[in-house]
Amino acid sequence: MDYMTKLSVNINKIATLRNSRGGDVPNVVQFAKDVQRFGAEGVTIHPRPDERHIRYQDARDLKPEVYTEYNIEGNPIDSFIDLVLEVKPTQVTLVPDAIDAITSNAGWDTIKNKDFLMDVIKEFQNNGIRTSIFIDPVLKQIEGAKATGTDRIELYTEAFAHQYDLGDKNAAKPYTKAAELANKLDLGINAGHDLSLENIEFFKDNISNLLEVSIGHSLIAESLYLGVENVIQMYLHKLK
Ligand SMILES: CC(=O)[C@@H](O)[C@H](O)COP(=O)(O)O
Ligand SMILES: NCC(=O)COP(=O)(O)O
Repeated sequence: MDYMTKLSVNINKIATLRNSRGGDVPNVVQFAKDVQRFGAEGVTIHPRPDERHIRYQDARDLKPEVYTEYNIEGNPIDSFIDLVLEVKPTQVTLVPDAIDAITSNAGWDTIKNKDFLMDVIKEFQNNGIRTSIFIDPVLKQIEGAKATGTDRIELYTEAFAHQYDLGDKNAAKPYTKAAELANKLDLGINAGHDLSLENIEFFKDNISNLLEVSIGHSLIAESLYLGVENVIQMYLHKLK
């Protein structure tokens, strides 16, 4: 049976915009409330150690307002683990980010990091937090993920998005195979990175039991493009 795929909106970019001017515009908590009101089924944040967009305090402030699925992503360094255990989101997604990465650019080596991942995952699960780990669509990494005890994996979709954009009809193939194995191993499947209005339908159609996608960068850019005409008309009207 195929499951519904939940849309979790990553609001990092809203914090980036806010931080560029100081102050509190746009307000990330209000934005999270609004995307849920508009139908989003989850809110994702990815606090980075330099807090250049979402800050640790935002993660706390969002907690009482996210009544859908609250997903916190990040590299499980000590301060991140403490934050997640304090906030207790619905789900934590572990991502092996380098400290200075502009954005996430690789999945876990689940074989090399098995013991570390097992320990961290157990701690989150013991605290009632569902776990997911960010991985490339590589079969031995999916098997490795299963061995860590994680509830879910998040397929890193940057390569798919790039190939699809180039017109590659096989762009989803490694992901389809990865999902088949994950389903066989009873691992839940999430996906994210560079998913967009252009590529999301094709991706979903090729993945069996895709439980959740988290989308930020394109969704915010698309919202700007789709909203700008309306806002310019509103300004022109006020300036008449
Ligand atoms: C894991 C992942 O793909 C996303 O969380 C993405 O990395 C967003 O993070 P940035 O907003 O910092 O690019
Ligand atoms: N987990 C992926 C995510 O939250 C958003 O990634 P992107 O859409 O900003 O590339």
